[in-house]
Amino acid sequence: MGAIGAEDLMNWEKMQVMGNGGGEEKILVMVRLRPLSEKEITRNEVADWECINSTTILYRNSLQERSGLPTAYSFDRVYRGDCKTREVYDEGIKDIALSVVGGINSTVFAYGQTSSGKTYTMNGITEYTVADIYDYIQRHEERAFVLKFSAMEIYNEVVRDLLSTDNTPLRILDDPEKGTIIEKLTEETLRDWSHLKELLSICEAQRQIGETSLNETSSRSHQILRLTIESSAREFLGKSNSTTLAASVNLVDLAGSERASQALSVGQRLKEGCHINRSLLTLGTVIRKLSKGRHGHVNYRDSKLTRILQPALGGNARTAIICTLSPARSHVEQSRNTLLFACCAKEVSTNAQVNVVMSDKALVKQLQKEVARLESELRTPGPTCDHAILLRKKDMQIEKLEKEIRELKKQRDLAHSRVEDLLQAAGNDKDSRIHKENQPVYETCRCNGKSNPLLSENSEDHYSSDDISDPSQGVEEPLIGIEEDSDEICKEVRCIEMDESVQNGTYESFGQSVSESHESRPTLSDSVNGLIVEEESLSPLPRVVSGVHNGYSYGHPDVLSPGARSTSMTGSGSLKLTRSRSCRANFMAGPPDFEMDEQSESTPPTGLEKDFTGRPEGVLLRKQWKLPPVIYGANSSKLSRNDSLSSDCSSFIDELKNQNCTNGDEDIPTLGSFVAGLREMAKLQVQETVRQDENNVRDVALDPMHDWPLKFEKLQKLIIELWKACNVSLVHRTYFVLLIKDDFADSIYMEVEHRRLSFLKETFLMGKTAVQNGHSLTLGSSKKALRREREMLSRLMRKRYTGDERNRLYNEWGININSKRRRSQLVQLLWSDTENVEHITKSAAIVAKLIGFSEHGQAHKEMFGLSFTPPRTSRRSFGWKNSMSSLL
Ligand SMILES: Nc1ncnc2c1ncn2[C@@H]1O[C@H](COP(=O)(O)OP(=O)(O)OP(=O)(O)O)[C@@H](O)[C@H]1O
Repeated sequence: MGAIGAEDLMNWEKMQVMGNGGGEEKILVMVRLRPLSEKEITRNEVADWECINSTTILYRNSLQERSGLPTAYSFDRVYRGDCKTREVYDEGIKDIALSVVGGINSTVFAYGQTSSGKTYTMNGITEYTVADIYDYIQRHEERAFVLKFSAMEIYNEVVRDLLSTDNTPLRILDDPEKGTIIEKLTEETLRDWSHLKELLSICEAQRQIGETSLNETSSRSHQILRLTIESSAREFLGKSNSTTLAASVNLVDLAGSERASQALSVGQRLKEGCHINRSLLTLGTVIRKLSKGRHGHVNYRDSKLTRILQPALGGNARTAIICTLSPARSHVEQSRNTLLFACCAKEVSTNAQVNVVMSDKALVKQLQKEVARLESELRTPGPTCDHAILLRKKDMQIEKLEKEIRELKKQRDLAHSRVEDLLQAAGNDKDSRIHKENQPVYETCRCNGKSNPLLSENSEDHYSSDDISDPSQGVEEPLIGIEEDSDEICKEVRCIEMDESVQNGTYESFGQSVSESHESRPTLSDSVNGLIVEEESLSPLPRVVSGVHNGYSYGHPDVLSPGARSTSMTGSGSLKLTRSRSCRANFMAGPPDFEMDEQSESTPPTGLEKDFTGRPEGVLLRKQWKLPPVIYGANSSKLSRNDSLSSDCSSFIDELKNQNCTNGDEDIPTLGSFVAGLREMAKLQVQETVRQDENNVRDVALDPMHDWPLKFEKLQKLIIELWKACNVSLVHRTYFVLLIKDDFADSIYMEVEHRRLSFLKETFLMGKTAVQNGHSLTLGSSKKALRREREMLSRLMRKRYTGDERNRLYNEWGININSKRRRSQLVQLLWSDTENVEHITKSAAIVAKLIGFSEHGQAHKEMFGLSFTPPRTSRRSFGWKNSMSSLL
């Protein structure tokens, strides 16, 4: 009888104190070769197997060697026929079996063909295990132990209680808390070692009764002896805060595997036989499956044995398998099958945990202790704490704080721009009065649909008697769009005054004009026309540019790229502008009194363009987002009116209003909201650009206009792809395409759209949520919104196109005109091919038609304050606009 060494005890105690132990480990696989039996010797059997070292067993019979079959097999340990069971136990089994005293489940089972030595081995293992457990108990008087014993036999999928005379089969149940349990299984509390012996003899007697009744089929039943140990510290015994360790060790003597091997080799046929040992067959399958990794379903439930042993097979237990072999040549096939099983088993891992049973109070106490420990670790990170964990926590805190900082900066920037607007409004009014007295000025007045860019010597002339507020009285609101609340119907818009030097034909780069005329530095902000930021009131902006565009919150941590900086700056840099003025217009109230006259098309309204030499030809021959010359049921009368800026202005304004109003019935995103978002973003970018300029980081020698055509083409491609990737509204895409041209002056919008989308895509990729009008937006929700929008557009097909027009469209888009869902098929195709610019432009044309958006690129832009530069003297036709005019 073995005794537990002091070292072992320390290890087990450590496991208890630390509350760990076990963990993931491979099943321990040992092979035990028995000597030739008397019978075999009499039959002149030859021993063909030999253990050549402590881990390898070799098949010696070279005559019978068949190619393809291995001759050497290696395992954790192999034992020759003359070794003692004690050795087998001490060298591996003991460690696993005695894990049970540390609260870790364990299982030891013997596998092999009949008469290979399973029972011989397991008898010894059981004896040594129980003896060591008793020894351990005696050495640990400070702990109270409860030792229980049960025994069962499985034959032909019937589970019998070996401690009971009742032959009624036991049922296996799934308990939500305890897992798989065996109903009504007798569990005897052991008093002492002699009591166990007594119980074992009862088991043996029951087994023999069964054997008789089973008619020599004993080797075909599995016996499972189970010892369960519960232990708790004696001083806490019975108290509410006591903690108990509870675990079982299963000692399993399996049925002879020869039947199973037949089943494995013959397969389905054997299942039809009357002596199928389903448990052993399933055990083989489960082990094979587990040996290939824990992927997919493992069929534990296919047999009683695997159900009972499930924790031991890849679950919460430490497991050892002793495979027993007969060395006789006549059993070579069986032996090879056993070794095959052993090979699979050694690939299987289990994950044993300490099983702690705690009272609620003890649990709460332990959790409180854990919280306190973590808190103190955080406060005073000492050498004992886990630095990696601590670092992770700190990183998370930093990340959270950075996020908060970003959010606050965003809010601060918005507040700044608001204040700047207000300050500028006050300043402008004052300036304009002074300026007016001294000299006539040329102005481009943007009156948001109320007024046209015009040349005037007296800005007061722009205010009609219907104006709600007087500019001289101060505060102006930034122009947002047409569809504002009634309170905000009266909008103020910016006027840009041109410096005389520009009028006189001085064409300076922005950088030069800034450096030479510091007093007129607000010109850049003025030049963005409606995105005005008073230079004087600009505070240093954070390097993180963030804002809200169309409800999407965005931010980009980088400083603007040199390209972006120079682009936006030079976009206005072709003009030297002086202080802006503000004017007010009540474009909703009163009759529209401005004229979209031909002058605006053909003559410079500011006096600037007459001297503006224009861009190099190479730049003017820009890459275009060409729209194909297709007409989808266009209303020609409406077309001609809209296409000409010299046509009836009041109709134009009405129509524009209507676009935004009537859109509502189909839930179409309004042009106003689109423009507001775009402006807001561009404004922030311009602010950043101004700041960069103040820091003299701009390279004035570079003219970004030169490479703009190339850059436009690149950005256009990226934006189209990002629209698709971010499920951006088709209406938004259409507005963008129709309003934002390849004009260099629009470069800033291209830049900000690209940045916004890149940020959005990145947010989605990280599985994070963007914010839209205070509502969260995820990849999933954006997909849904896009689907809803397509449905809405599909409904509008009937409204906006006649039957003939629709049929023409179906034909063109390759859709069967008899198809039931042809409208939605068409809408699904829109914007689907990001590679094909013609497809994109056609898509935009159709969406524009569906939402009733008439194309007035420049006009819209100017009315909404999107233009960066004054209108050109000569309206060259290029880009989207020209083509679009033929579509609607
Ligand atoms: N290592 C060994 N050394 C000496 N004798 C052994 C050894 N292993 C087994 N034997 C003897 O071989 C015989 C068969 O052993 P055992 O009954 O343990 O086989 P088994 O695999 O349990 O068979 P079954 O599946 O039919 O129950 C027994 O007489 C046993 O004493």
